[in-house]
Amino acid sequence: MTTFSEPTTALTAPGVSLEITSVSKEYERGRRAIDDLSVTIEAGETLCVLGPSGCGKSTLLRLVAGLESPDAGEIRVGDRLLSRPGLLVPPDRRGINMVFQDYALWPHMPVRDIIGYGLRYGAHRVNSAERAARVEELMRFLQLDGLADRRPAEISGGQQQRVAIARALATSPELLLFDEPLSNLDVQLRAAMREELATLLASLGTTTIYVTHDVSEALALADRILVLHQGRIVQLDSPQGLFTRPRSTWVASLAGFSSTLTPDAAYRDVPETARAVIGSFSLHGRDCGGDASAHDGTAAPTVHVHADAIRVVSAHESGPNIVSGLVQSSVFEGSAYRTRLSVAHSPGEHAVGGSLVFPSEHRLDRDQPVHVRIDPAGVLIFGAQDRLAEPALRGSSREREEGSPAWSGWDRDAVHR
Ligand SMILES: Nc1ncnc2c1ncn2[C@@H]1O[C@H](COP(=O)(O)OP(=O)(O)OP(=O)(O)O)[C@@H](O)[C@H]1O
Repeated sequence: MTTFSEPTTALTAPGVSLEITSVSKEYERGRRAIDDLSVTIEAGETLCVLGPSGCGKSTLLRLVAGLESPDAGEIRVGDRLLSRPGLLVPPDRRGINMVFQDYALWPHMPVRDIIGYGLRYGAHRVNSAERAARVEELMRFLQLDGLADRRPAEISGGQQQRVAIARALATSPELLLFDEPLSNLDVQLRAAMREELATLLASLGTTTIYVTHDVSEALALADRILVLHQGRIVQLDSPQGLFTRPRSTWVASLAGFSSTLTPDAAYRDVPETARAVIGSFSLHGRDCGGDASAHDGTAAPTVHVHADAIRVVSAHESGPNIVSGLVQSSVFEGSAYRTRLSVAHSPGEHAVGGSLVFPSEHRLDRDQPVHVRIDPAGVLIFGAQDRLAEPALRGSSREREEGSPAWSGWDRDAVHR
């Protein structure tokens, strides 16, 4: 991995705060790409904007960059007003630079000229000696030494990405914008560049907005994550908060809690925990609130489970958070078999409650009954009722006799990797 040297103060301008207030943008009448969005990004903060294709991520960046003007609302950097309907400070006067998805490197230009381009013209123009010194400093900082005379086609994907970043840094922007800069890289390089970028952004201290649809990228890079859905904020939280307090089943899925079970009922337990009942099984997990209907239109209780919290156990194991089901598929994925289990009401019965997807060490045969233990820290329960509503309170259950499982401190960091 590339290790970046400490940047000199000349490399970066001190970060500034960015204030977006009630901004809306519609391209087609009646369809808002950004809908009444407000957020303040603190000086030096990295905000990742996460969401599926078409949710408005690029539009938000383009509004901040000054490539689009808002239909309503205001955008301020520090104490400067940059955008409002009828006022648009041009992109090159904003102190903002952007790194694009395809890097947009000019193919005919050597790396040195690409990096120094912004220092040749306009507000940031400097003489050729200063420009050369600046380019050299940036190339050293971004580990591009020796590549000054190469053209983009003669350097690797990761190096191209660093050239794009060097060009964005050349004019000492107060605010850096990244639009899915890793999406064109292969999986391995992508993981390596993610680490590089995390180190780089931490060392620069520039205020940054980073757009991605990849949750692991957002988790690795963000101070806070803004989850966008149809142009609106559905959650604005720390990476940890996205895991422990997802505000909707939709965010839970986005955060990697991708297996869904539909329990017969769910009850709130001791503070912050809940218990879902699926046939004769009982699952403890985090109480994510009663309002599962906020974004997905259903108020029925729903359980979301993270793949890393599921372990195959022997049929003799018993206790809470053990569920059994029948294997639907088990497909080799390189390091493990991606296995799908339909959850049965009780061993031997067919699926009623949904399915669990998890990595298993061995290939499991289709229709084979399998028992799994699910760590409660990897279980999110939406739509739980008050415990007083629980009919079993009037009787007894195996679960009650055995008590709640201890929260094992399941390694949520595992999902960052
Ligand atoms: N120039 C345009 N004219 C008309 N509609 C547009 C234009 N640009 C974007 N849109 C629409 O606005 C919405 C938001 O688009 P945007 O590109 O911001 O989404 P995104 O989240 O960046 O998507 P992706 O991840 O696929 O790049 C989409 O419905 C898109 O079709």
